[in-house]
Amino acid sequence: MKVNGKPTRTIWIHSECPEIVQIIDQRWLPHQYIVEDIGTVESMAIAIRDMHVRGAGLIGAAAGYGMYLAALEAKAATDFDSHLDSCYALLESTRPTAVNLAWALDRQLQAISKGREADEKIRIAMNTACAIADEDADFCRRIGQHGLSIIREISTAKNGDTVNILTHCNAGWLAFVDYGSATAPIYAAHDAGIMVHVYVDETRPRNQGAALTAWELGQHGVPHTLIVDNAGGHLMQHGMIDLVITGTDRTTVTGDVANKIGTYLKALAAKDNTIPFYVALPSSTFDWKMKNGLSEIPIEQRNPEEITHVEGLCDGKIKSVRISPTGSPAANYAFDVTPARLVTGLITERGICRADRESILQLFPEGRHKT
Ligand SMILES: CSC[C@H](O)[C@H](O)C(=O)COP(=O)(O)O
Repeated sequence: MKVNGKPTRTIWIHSECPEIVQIIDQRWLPHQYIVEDIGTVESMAIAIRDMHVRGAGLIGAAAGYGMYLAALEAKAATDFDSHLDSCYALLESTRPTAVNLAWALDRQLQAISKGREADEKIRIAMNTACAIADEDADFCRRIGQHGLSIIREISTAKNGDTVNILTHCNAGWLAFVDYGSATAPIYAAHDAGIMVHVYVDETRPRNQGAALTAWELGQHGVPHTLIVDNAGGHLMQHGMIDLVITGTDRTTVTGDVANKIGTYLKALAAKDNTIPFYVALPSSTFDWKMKNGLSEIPIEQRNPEEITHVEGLCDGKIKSVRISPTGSPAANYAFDVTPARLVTGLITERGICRADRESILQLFPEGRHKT
C-alpha cells in the first residue's frame, strides 16, 4: 500500500545494511510515521511484545525476520543451534494468541536445519524470512480478489448504492506485510469503483481501529466513519450495516475464530440482524490441531494500564492519562473467540469457504495431515 503516495510495506530488510530489519513503529501512528531499525533478536522480541508491530500476519513476518537476526547472531555464538533454539523460545514467548508467530518460527527452524555451515544457514534464514513476507503480501492480495465478489454482489443488490461495512480492530495492511486481510476486499472494491463506506470500531483499549484502520483507510481514500465499540449493534438494528468483515489471530480447523476482544459481540449482533459476518485470513492463521476454539485457544491478557489509562496527542507529545479511580482493579483480555456457527464464511487466499471442518479441508486438503 502507499504512505503519502509511496509504496510501502510494514517490514523489510534495510536496503544498504542487510543486518538490519526495518519496521514501521506503529505505536506512533497516526501522529507520526516512524521507521525503526531492528538489529538484534532481543529488540525484535521487544518490538513484538510491546506492539511496535502487531496483527497476526505481521507478527508472523516479524518472527521470521527475527530468526534471520538469530542466525546472524548464532554465527558468533559457541553453539549455533542452541543459540537458535533460545531465540526461538524468546520470540515465541512474546504474544500467545496469534498462531502465525509459532507457524513462522517453525518454518524458519525447519528451513535453517537444512543448511550445512553457518553462512549457508544465514542465507537460508534470510531467504525464508523474505519468502514468508512475500507470501503474506501475495495471500492478502488474493484475499482481496475473493472478498471483492461478496462486496460486488451486495452492491449489485443495492443497485450500486454504497455498501456499508463494519470492521473491528485493525486487520488492515498494518496488521500484515501488505494489503491486510479484512481490508483487502474493501481496497479492491474501492479500486474497482464500487461505492463502499467503512464503519471503524475504535477498539478499546489500544484503539487500533481509531489509530490504525482509520489512518490507513484515509491514506487510501476510502470513505469511513469512526464509531465507539458499542455502536455496532445499534447501527445493525437500523439497517446501516450491509456486511461485517474482521480478521483473525487463530482459526481452528473447525472454524472457531479468535480475534480482538469484542469481535464475538459483533458476530452475535450480526446474527440477530441477519447481516453476513465474514472473517478474512491467510492460511498461516489456521491452527490445524485445535478443534475447540473456546477451550483451546490461549487468550492474551495484557497490562491493565491499557484500560485504566488512555493515550493521546497533547501539545505535540504522546501522553497517557488515567481515566479510572486509583485502586479499581482492571482485567485486560485482549482477544475473544467467535464460534463457527456465527461465522458466515472464511475468505482465504484460495477462495471462500464455510467455517466448518469439511469446507476448510476441502480448500486446504494438506491440512488433513496436520490435524
Ligand atoms: C491480522 S487480522 C486479526 C488481527 O490480528 C486482530 O484483529 C488485531 O488487530 C490484532 O490485534 P493486535 O493486538 O493489535 O495484534
